[in-house]
Amino acid sequence: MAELIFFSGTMDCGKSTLALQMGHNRSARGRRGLVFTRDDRAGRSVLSSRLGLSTAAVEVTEGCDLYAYTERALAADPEIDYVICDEAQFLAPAQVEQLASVVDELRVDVFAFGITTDFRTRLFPGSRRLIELADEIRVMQVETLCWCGARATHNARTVGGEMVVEGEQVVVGDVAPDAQVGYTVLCRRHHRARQAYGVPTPAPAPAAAGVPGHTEVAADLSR
Ligand SMILES: Nc1ncnc2c1ncn2[C@@H]1O[C@H](COP(=O)(O)OP(=O)(O)O)[C@@H](O)[C@H]1O
Ligand SMILES: Cc1cn([C@H]2C[C@H](O)[C@@H](COP(=O)(O)O)O2)c(=O)[nH]c1=O
Repeated sequence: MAELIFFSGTMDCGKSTLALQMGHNRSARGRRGLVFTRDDRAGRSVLSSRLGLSTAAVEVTEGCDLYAYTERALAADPEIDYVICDEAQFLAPAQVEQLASVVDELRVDVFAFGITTDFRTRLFPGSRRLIELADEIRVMQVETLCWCGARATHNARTVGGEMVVEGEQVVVGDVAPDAQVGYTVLCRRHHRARQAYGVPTPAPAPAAAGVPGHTEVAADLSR
């Protein structure tokens, strides 16, 4: 049975990389699908990962009907059996409903990737609708870390290096503290404290003699 799955996590946790991998693994087995995105950092009509990979994608615009688009694509190529949608937080709620119709009426799997909350810790409307409608929500496995070492659960925006909690919900950008408008990921405690930067906890002391530490194990394996 086709499913609508929402893969979510903070910025920079590997969502686009996973989207590319899922597309690659399917197309390597001759399966055919559509790739949608909206406002990727790298530009229009591209789905890009910070690891350097990218693929062509259909740019979703404000009035784009994702159900009608998929239905037309299926008429031309009945083998299409999956849809990947990156930056799904930017979809309008109606477009998420169209993706649910793609699953239920066209029986095509939809894999949506996106952040849930904005720099103010508020849900994006598209993510809210995905949480409401998805068959499954998968929290990304690769953890991002706050500067303190705790798991990062929230996204923060910096303007001129200062953390802000007011402004437009959508400003396309990257995790870059030096950018005029940039982002960073934080644990809830430091998001609430508005501390985008701090002194990281020192790394644990080296392992006691006779107990191999990380570096020593790596050295052993290379012999
Ligand atoms: N130089 C690097 N070496 C290894 N991994 C990297 C490197 N640069 C980025 N990454 C990985 O890529 C992830 C970001 O991938 P990306 O798919 O662009 O994230 P997202 O779409 O969630 O914002 C980082 O969390 C990190 O795991
Ligand atoms: C928190 C937050 C993010 N954005 C933008 C910034 C990026 O362009 C994307 C997230 O991309 P990623 O692949 O997950 O890194 O969203 C925004 O517009 N508003 C925000 O509050």
